[in-house]
Amino acid sequence: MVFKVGILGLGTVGTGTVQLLLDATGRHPLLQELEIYRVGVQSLDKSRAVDLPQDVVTTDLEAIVSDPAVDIVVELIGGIEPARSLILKAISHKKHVVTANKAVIARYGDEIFTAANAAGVYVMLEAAVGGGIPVIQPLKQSLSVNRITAVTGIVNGTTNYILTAMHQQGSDFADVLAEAQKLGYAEADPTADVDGLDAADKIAILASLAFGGRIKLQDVYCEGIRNVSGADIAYAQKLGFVIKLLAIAKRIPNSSNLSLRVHPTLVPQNHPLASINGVYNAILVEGEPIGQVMFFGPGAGAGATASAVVSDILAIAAVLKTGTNKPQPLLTCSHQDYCVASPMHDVITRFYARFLTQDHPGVIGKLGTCFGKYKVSLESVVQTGIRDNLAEIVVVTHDVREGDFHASLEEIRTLEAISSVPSLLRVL
Ligand SMILES: NC(=O)C1=CN([C@@H]2O[C@H](COP(=O)(O)OP(=O)(O)OC[C@H]3O[C@@H](n4cnc5c(N)ncnc54)[C@H](OP(=O)(O)O)[C@@H]3O)[C@@H](O)[C@H]2O)C=CC1
Ligand SMILES: N[C@@H](CC=O)C(=O)O
Ligand code: NA
Repeated sequence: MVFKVGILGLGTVGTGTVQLLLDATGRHPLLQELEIYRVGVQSLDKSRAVDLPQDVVTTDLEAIVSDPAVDIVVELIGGIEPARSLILKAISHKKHVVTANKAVIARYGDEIFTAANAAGVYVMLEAAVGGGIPVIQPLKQSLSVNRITAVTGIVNGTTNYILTAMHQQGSDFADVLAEAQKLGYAEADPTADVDGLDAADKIAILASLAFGGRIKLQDVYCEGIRNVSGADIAYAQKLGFVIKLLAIAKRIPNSSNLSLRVHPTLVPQNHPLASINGVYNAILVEGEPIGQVMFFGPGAGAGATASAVVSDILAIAAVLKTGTNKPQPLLTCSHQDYCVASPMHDVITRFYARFLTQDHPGVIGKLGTCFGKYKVSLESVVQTGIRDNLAEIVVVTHDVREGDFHASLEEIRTLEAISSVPSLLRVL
């Protein structure tokens, strides 16, 4: 049996996917039954790392998604449009779809999965989160009997590379970003990575699978790493933490609401996520009865991401081979309802805050009184240095309601002795 695959995009991931499909020996035998039928690109003049027959490569992507011969459409062009329209058109022509596009799924998953369910086709997206790391299928299948309580991930390789270099080399954000761009990790426009938007897309997808409901992307609080300074990295290290951009989806205890957020976080040095360095990703899943499981590996790159794309193609081919028309419940999306997200002011978390103050006696006492008034209990207070003739005081709180912490800060900012609050970060 031969299954015809139409691939949209021949960039980093498209090229890796074609290479894998053309090199089937020693891999799963079902790979021999996949044919690269068409590959859609933007420019026919670009030189390509893969050799494909001339009649296979085309700029007519609309023709691929509506061609009756195509069984599976693989969307690897990225961005919102024309990716979204091409996916929907493929579905309307009863094609199964594989995509690596977290941006489209996080924004239009609702529309896409509703259309796919109505058409009786599968939309698979293992590559969209954690690149080559198997995490989508494990959440859908191997962990599906668990009651998931939390998913906490380092899901953006670029920001993890930047933060790791800041820790290891003591460099500043802007210098490491320039280096990451030179090495090809960060995009020319690094906004989606650096401002946490890519991680927000990914945690929205993971939360939907883990908690069995649709997620509105605007419910995910999102804060990037632009304001993480060398001073904070140094203080974090002194206090026994590393700073990571975490994507968190957590069920609020005794409630059906979720806490959904992406922000730089002080992670205790002995936490399993603290040792995930460089461009690697890791996703820690907590549930009952499993306890903790962590998925670790390459979150991006041609080969790693292609591994996820091709395994999705294979999973669809395996079902098609059985000849059944009945949707396989472990491959489809069955969520109808939306999850409810708690507002950030109700989140319970620890905080790290750095203050620049007049170097007067009694300042720490005043800070303590103000915190106490708003039920903010302090775990540690450190005054180590003088910066710009001002005393630098760093505090780490115990768990506190975020709204209460901000109320205390508002009052602290009005104190005469307080010059500024240059940093405010959450602590895991
Ligand atoms: N790169 C990575 O490591 C990872 C990427 N992803 C996701 O995979 C997807 C692809 O990413 P990546 O391979 O890096 O992207 P690239 O930019 O390297 O490749 C995009 C490809 O799509 C083609 N393309 C773009 N727009 C159009 C259009 N309008 N019409 C026709 N063809 C078009 C381009 O054609 P041409 O070559 O002619 O310019 C190119 O071949 C994205 O959704 C990304 O988020 C997910 C995980 C990791
Ligand atoms: N830009 C992303 C690539 C994969 O999704 C990242 O840096 O992780
Ligand atoms: Na993955």
